[in-house]
Amino acid sequence: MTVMEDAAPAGPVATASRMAWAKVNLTLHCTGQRADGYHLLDSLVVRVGVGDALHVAPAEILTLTISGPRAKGVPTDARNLVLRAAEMLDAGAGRGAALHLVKHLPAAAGIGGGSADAAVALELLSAHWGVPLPADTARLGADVPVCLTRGPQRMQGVGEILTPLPPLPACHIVLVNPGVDVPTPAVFAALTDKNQPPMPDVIPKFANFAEFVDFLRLQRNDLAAPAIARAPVIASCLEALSDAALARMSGSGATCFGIYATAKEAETAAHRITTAAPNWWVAAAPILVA
Ligand SMILES: C[C@@](CO)(OP(=O)(O)O)[C@H](O)COP(=O)(O)OP(=O)(O)OC[C@H]1O[C@@H](n2ccc(N)nc2=O)[C@H](O)[C@@H]1O
Ligand SMILES: Nc1ncnc2c1ncn2[C@@H]1O[C@H](COP(=O)(O)OP(=O)(O)O)[C@@H](O)[C@H]1O
Repeated sequence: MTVMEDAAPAGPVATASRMAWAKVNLTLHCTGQRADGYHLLDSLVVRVGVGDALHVAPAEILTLTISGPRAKGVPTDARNLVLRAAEMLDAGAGRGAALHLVKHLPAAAGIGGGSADAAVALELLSAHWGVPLPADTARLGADVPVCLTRGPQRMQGVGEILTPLPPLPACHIVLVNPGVDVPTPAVFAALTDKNQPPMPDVIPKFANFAEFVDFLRLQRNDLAAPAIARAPVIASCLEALSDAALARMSGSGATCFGIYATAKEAETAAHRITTAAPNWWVAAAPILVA
């Protein structure tokens, strides 16, 4: 299922709308830890064609409403990353806007839903209010800088060092989330070896799907083992994706992904998994390869 642009809600007419595409860590190597506890990462990050939608309309005061199939449990108050992004951009000036978020992505799932929402809030409100984007968007969350980009990126540091990668071969992904909560800080804390090898210095340009998958097979997600220890159902998600060219966990979990060469293979796998596990969240989408 590729989520198409959602219609704006009843109420003020939206003047701008944007999709907040999910992010997927195709690799996630933990290469060290800073004195403040944050972990140094080396990750190949892509965006995929399934996401939330954010609408903005003119208003005197700043408000946020939320709807959509995954709205339940997402905070509507100042904890919401959309409002935190708006407040960061507004910097106390008291500007208004009516924001409406349509949630399709599961929260706290390792696919950066909140971070992607924050990034599109920054982009939409920067245009709406005519103010520049702030420099230090990582203050909103380590994944926010990468969510301000679109094509494949190598993400290093704690998330703030981004190197755009050449276009990837066309490929499709199936995301599977079993509905368990695996908080990011707890998964990092349970990682015993925090000094693991990075990806190769140079990430090659891949001539075709097979070359790309061969490269990914040699990489890792270092958070998978601690996440599976906390939530063994993650291993069942990976098992469900065993017909993929490659199946791994994204971020700190619990969402797992499988990579497929064609949209048809991905749709077929997504249908099979949904039938077998109707309570899991499952989505098939293209990887945004450029
Ligand atoms: C692990 C990653 C990989 O892309 O993805 P998710 O699993 O969250 O999707 C990210 O680094 C998460 O980014 P994000 O969720 O924005 O992180 P933040 O809000 O800044 O931090 C949440 C918590 O994660 C831990 N954290 C996060 C980033 C990092 N480089 N080192 C860390 O140790 C810290 O315990 C921090 O308190
Ligand atoms: N707009 C939002 N959408 C989802 N979660 C949000 C949002 N704003 C704040 N949160 C909170 O942020 C946390 C991380 O959410 P999210 O970015 O979706 O996950 P992850 O960091 O695993 O990729 C959740 O615990 C959630 O309560």
